[in-house]
Amino acid sequence: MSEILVDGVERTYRSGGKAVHALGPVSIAIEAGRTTTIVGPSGCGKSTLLRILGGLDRPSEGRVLVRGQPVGERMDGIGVVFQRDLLLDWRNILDNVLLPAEMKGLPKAAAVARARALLDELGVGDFADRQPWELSGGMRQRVAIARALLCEPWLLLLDEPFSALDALTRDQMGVLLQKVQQAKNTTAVLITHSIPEAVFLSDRVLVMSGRPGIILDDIQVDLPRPRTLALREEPEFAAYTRRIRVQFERSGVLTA
Ligand SMILES: Nc1ncnc2c1ncn2[C@@H]1O[C@H](COP(=O)(O)OP(=O)(O)OP(=O)(O)O)[C@@H](O)[C@H]1O
Repeated sequence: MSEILVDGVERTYRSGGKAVHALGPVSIAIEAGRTTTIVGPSGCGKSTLLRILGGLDRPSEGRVLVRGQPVGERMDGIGVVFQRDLLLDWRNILDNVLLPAEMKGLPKAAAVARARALLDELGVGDFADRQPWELSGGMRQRVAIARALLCEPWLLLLDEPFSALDALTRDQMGVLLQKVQQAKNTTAVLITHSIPEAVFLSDRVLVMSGRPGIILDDIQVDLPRPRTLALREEPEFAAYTRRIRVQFERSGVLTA
């Protein structure tokens, strides 16, 4: 059984008497324990699709089954990381990470121990007692990832989590994300605009068309793990990035 089954999903927004066909139809089966990445031009419906997968929005047509059940509005076991870290300025770093455990009413001592371990693993353990504004953008995003991982989600939804970061931090975050995702075999669905980032992090890349986004190409990335940054200079890595670029050129998203 697929972890997530997307069957004929479409989304049309209606605002001010106008209909905007944002997405689809899209049909995909997402497998457990793998990282599936969606790349596509701005406005093609990537975030819409991710929100529908997480039960945060409903399709206008089609259906989504999560572990065999229709997707619900309040699903358990999902961690979400957005482009903006959404840390709460009035809580220190540790308390920001603890938020999901508090909302679920989980025992505090165990949650604190896990939060501290995650912050250590992500290299920001020394900042647990600081306030968010005392951290750099990359450090804040690590905290947001720790918060998303606190309750050991089986599914991680990542909507352009690194796009606000500088190139070096972004590379480093990719390596970190791979490490934490592989350690727990978490299923991850990632959105990115970066073709190399998509190939580096993914087991599978879905290439989307312009709006309304449909899937133009479905690429299995058979590169060995764990992946190191040096892999990006190898010919087999370039073959994957080329395939995605060519898809975008063919569909007019990129011009050669
Ligand atoms: N709540 C909404 N109401 C009306 N239109 C919306 C709404 N949310 C998104 N849209 C429209 O749907 C389309 C797809 O939006 P979406 O945010 O899913 O795209 P995206 O691929 O994630 O874009 P980007 O890469 O720029 O973040 C866009 O044209 C957007 O304007």
